[in-house]
Amino acid sequence: MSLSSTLPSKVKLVDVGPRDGLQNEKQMVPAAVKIELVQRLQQAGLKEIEVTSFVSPKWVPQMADAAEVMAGITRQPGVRYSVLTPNLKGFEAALATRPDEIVVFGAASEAFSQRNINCSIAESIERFRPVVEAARANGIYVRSAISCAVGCPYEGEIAPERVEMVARLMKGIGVQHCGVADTIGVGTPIKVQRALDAALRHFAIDDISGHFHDTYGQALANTLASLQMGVWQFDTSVAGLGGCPYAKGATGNVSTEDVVYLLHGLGIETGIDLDRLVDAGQYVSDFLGRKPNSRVATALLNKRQSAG
Ligand SMILES: CC(C)(COP(=O)([O-])OP(=O)([O-])OC[C@H]1O[C@@H](n2cnc3c(N)ncnc32)[C@H](O)[C@@H]1OP(=O)([O-])[O-])[C@@H](O)C(=O)NCCC(=O)NCCSC(=O)C[C@@](C)(O)CC(=O)[O-]
Repeated sequence: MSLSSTLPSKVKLVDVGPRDGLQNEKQMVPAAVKIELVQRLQQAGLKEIEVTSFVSPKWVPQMADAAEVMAGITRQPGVRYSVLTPNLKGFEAALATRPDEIVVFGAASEAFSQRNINCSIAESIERFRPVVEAARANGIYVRSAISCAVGCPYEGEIAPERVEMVARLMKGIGVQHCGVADTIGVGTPIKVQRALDAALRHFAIDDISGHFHDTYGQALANTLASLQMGVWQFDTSVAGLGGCPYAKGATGNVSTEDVVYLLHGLGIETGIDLDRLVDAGQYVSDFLGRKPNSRVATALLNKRQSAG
């Protein structure tokens, strides 16, 4: 049996560049640049964009302009805009900006939960409970992210049972979608498949996504391993931007450009125009004063340059 006959025929990518990608940048990125990035991503064909997060500006100063960014984007029909909300305060501020989706973000590691959101896993679930209720009462779809699903910067390797437990708790409070996140990019295909399997005990395959950082260069292999399980939704970040302020040493998310190239090469539909995506990545990379962190973007930009 050929590989392609066993894979999903289409894939949805959520570009998390404006949020996960930029949250860790030291230099403040003006709201106008974030808004333009969202615009370019939707012009490239992205159908879901994680725009920003409504978190404490003392914890993540780069996201302090969340409301301004949400107010500034030009919404396109068929595109969904999501935001992170760690608690009711964040949700209430987000609600006024009309997100299509919110993300509650927990962790499979106690130590990471404490460092990232200042509470235990059990406390985080109790914080999320009223957020999920309020979101669903307002017709807003609720995604979750389970950070450190294979490894943690403070606790080391994480057992799939931890992922299973957090997925069960998330499901129990009414979360609709489970994002399995390799926050520090230590996963390899079998470990990632085990983490996904653990989440699949509580969420259907259509309600699961993979979120892979590329610290050890494994993210594309992990994406392929997930596709082989039938997972068809992934978070990716244009130009490979990213890194979590509470996961030191972890590099960016897998670049959207690299994943799109992989998917198109496998004959999988994404609806994304790779050339326009590369332009979007170059736009934000120029602002940040560096080259895109994407092998595919680099190759295509070099090709353009040599073609004159
Ligand atoms: C969760 C909290 C707020 C708890 O932080 P806390 O200090 O425990 O919260 P608190 O309730 O005690 O409030 C303390 C202060 O923060 C304010 N505050 C409280 N909540 C908010 C809010 N929502 N928006 C704005 N302000 C807020 C609150 O009003 C108060 O202000 P003060 O009276 O001192 O002036 C904090 O820990 C926080 O903001 N953490 C966010 C950390 C973060 O954003 N991390 C990155 C995102 S996760 C990630 O990147 C991983 C992911 C999702 O991509 C997947 C992966 O790869 O793993």
